[in-house]
Amino acid sequence: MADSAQAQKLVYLVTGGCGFLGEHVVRMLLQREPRLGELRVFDRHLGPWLEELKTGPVRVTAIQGDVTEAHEVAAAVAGAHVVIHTAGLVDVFGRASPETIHEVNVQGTRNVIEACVQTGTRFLVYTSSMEVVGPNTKGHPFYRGNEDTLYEAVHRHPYPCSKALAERLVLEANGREVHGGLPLVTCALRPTGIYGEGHQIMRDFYRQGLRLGGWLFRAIPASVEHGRVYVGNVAWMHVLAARELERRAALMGGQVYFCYDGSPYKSYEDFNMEFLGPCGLQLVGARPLLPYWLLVFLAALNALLQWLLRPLVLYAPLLNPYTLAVANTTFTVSTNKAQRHFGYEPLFSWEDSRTRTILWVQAAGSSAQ
Ligand SMILES: NC(=O)c1ccc[n+]([C@@H]2O[C@H](COP(=O)([O-])OP(=O)(O)OC[C@H]3O[C@@H](n4cnc5c(N)ncnc54)[C@H](O)[C@@H]3O)[C@@H](O)[C@H]2O)c1
Ligand SMILES: CC(C)[C@@H](O)CC[C@@H](C)[C@H]1CC[C@H]2[C@@H]3[C@H](O)C=C4C[C@@H](O)CC[C@]4(C)[C@H]3CC[C@]12C
Repeated sequence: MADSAQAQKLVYLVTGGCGFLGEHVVRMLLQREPRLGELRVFDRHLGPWLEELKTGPVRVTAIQGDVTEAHEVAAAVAGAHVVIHTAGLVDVFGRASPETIHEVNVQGTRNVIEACVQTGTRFLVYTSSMEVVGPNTKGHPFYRGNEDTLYEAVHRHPYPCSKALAERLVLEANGREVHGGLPLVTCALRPTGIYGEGHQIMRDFYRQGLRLGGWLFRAIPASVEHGRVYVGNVAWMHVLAARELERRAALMGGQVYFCYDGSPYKSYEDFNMEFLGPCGLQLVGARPLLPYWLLVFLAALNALLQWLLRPLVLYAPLLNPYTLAVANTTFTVSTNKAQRHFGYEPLFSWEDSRTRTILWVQAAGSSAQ
C-alpha cells in the first residue's frame, strides 16, 4: 500500500459487514477512507441497505458467505489490501451451542488469517472484545484499567473463551510471511459494551419497558461501573487502525487496543437510561429492588428452563448466571494507547453519541408499536 493515496485505490474487505458494528464500519470507510477503490462486504446475512451503497464512486461488492467455510473466505480475501474482521457470534444468552460459537469465532478467524497468508493480504484488523480480559469468573473489578493493567483473565463461558483464543491467533499471526514474501501485520481492537444505532439489546430493553408500562426495575447497584463506547467511534478506530497499520507496522503490529471515547462511566442500567429516559422510560429504585441472592436464583432458574425447553423452543432471556455476573462486576477502561500509537481521537462527542442513539431508540420504539 506504499503508493501515494491518490494514485493507488485499495481493496478493503469487511467481514460481518452487515452487523451492528460492521454496518457502521462499512459506512465509515465509504465516508472517510479516500484510498478506497473497492469495498467488499462479507456476511452470512446481507442487508438490503447495501444496494443503496452501490451508486457511489467506490465499488461495493456484497459477498454472502460463511467465515467457517475456508474456501469462501479465501475467495473474498483474494486481492484485498486490508481485512477488517468483525464477523462473529455475539451470544451470551445461550442461543447458540458452545461448539457453534467456537466454530464461528475461532475457526472463522483462523480461516481469515490463513486466507491472508495464502493470498498475500498483508493487513488485518480484528474486532476483539473487552471480554478477552474480563470480567473474570471470580468477579474481580477492572477499574479504569488499560492494556497493560495486570488482571487475572479467567473465563469459562464459550463467548469470552472464543474471543480470547481468536485474539491470540491474530496477534500470533503478526509477522507471518504471506504469499509474495512480505510479512502479515495484525492488530486487535477491544471494544467495551458498544451502544448506538442498531444496538439490539438496547432496543430489547426499550421494548421491555414499554411492555411494563414505561417502567424498568433496577437489578444492579448504581456503584457498579460498566465501560461503554459509541459504535461510531468504534468504527472510526477500525478505519484509522487499518489506515495506519502499514505506516506504523513496527509499532502497531501484534498490538491490542481498547476502544474508548468520552462516554461516561455508569452502571449498565443507568447508562442505558441516558437514552431510555428521554424516550419515556423510568428506572425504578435507587437500589436493586431484589436481593442479589434472589437474582442469582432467578438467573439459575432461567438457565434451567432454557435447558429443559431447548428441545421444544428457544428460551433466551437477558438474565442468566453469566449476564448477571458480568453486569454486577465493575469493568471500565481508561487509556490513550490508540491515540499514542495511531493518532486515534473519538470522532463523536458524548453529547452527539447520546443524541444519535436517542433518535434511533425513538424510531426503533415507534416501529415496535
Ligand atoms: N456489541 C458489542 O457490545 C461488542 C463489544 C465488543 C466486541 N464486539 C465484537 O464486535 C463484532 C461485531 O459484533 P456486533 O455487536 O456487531 O454483532 P452482530 O451480531 O450485530 O454482527 C455480527 C455479524 O457477523 C455476521 N456473522 C456471524 N456469523 C457469521 C459467519 N459464520 N459467517 C459470516 N458472517 C457471520 C452476522 O451475520 C452479523 O452481521 C464481534 O466480533 C463482537 O465479538 C461487540
Ligand atoms: C438482567 C439484568 C441483570 C441486566 O442488567 C443484564 C444486562 C446484561 C444483558 C448486559 C450487561 C453487560 C453486557 C455485556 C457487556 O456490555 C459487554 C459485552 C462484550 C461484547 O463483546 C458482547 C456483548 C457483551 C457480552 C454485553 C452483553 C449484555 C450484557 C451482559
